[in-house]
Amino acid sequence: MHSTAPTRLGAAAAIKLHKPGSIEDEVLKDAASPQIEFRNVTKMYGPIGAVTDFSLSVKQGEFLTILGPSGSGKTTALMMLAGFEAPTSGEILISGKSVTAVPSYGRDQGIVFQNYALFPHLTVHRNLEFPLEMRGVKAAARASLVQRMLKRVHLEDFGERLPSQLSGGQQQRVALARALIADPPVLLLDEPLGALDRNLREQMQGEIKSLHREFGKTTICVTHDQEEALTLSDRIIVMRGGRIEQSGTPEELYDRPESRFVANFLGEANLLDCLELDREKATQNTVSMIRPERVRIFKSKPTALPDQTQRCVVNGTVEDMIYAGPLRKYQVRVGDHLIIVREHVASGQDIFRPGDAVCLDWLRADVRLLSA
Ligand SMILES: Nc1ncnc2c1ncn2[C@@H]1O[C@H](COP(=O)(O)OP(=O)(O)OP(=O)(O)O)[C@@H](O)[C@H]1O
Repeated sequence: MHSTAPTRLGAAAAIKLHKPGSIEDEVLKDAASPQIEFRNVTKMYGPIGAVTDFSLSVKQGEFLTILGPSGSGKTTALMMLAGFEAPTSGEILISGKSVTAVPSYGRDQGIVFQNYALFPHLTVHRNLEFPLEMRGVKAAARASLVQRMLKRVHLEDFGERLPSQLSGGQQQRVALARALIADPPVLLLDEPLGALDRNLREQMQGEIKSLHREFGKTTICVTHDQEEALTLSDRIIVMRGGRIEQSGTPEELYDRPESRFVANFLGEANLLDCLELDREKATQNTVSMIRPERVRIFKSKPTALPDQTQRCVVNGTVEDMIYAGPLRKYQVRVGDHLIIVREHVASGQDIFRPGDAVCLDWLRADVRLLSA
């Protein structure tokens, strides 16, 4: 989801003819260097390493999500970037300059928290004016910017309400508007949709995506919600025990997880003790994984498939079947394994019930070998 919106560097980046060593060269060099950098950052709370030797570069305009289970260090990493926590060691740079010793208010970032953090005693209009006032924007300009921003988040008729007179989704739209209104180069989102119900979360994901496309802000989002991470991000880092377990695009992490931990954390995974099922691939330190949607289910062994030799075929017994809207999900017992199969519901398909004998098959190429 790289932004195509004009950025601060957009005009300069478009210049084609320029002298080497000119100002344009410097600007182009800046555009290529990371906007945010963590260099070997560690945060200790007493003996606890909340974040350990954390290094990360984020490009201008990138939407990066930090994903991980509770206690993995996501919030600590974000709080250090926001300037609310100081690293025990290492360095944090924004636009090439160290901000490790710069307090939060000096970092020019828009921040959105899960619990909105709007000023409860100020109207929506005043909430949006606040960051502009802090930056010395004149009253007339403030009023027009607030109006424009309220319109952008579809709340133009809500300016005089207090936050408590808005729904959760509306409050979060105000929080996003407030974070963006002063045009900070960096946007930090801490579980921004965590307090919303499922439908509203999906709607707001769309809203965040479109704001990111439009404003092109370098965005760091913290979440433990894998769906949110997959939907919103250009890149995801998965954290485990204060360290980065794997980093990549949503597709890379989903299709090519490197460890059991990442495979389990992003989507559903069948982890097979492949010594039985795929002998030639597995070793003692690996486990093989196949995603449920890559497994097919049949009444009996399919015959004469053109790619038969590239397939792994096993017999099993259905233990459970769940309808999940457009999907049907089976749990199939194969020896010691319970294999999950997910298929899109289509007309004319066989439907299997608990106790039915079935045959499963998958392409060997779809099996991933993971570190155990
Ligand atoms: N102020 C603190 N004092 C002591 N330990 C802390 C403090 N803040 C965080 N920790 C510890 O640091 C580790 C990482 O916490 P952190 O809040 O960054 O994790 P998280 O991944 O954001 O978790 P969650 O999703 O639950 O918010 C945890 O073990 C936590 O208990």
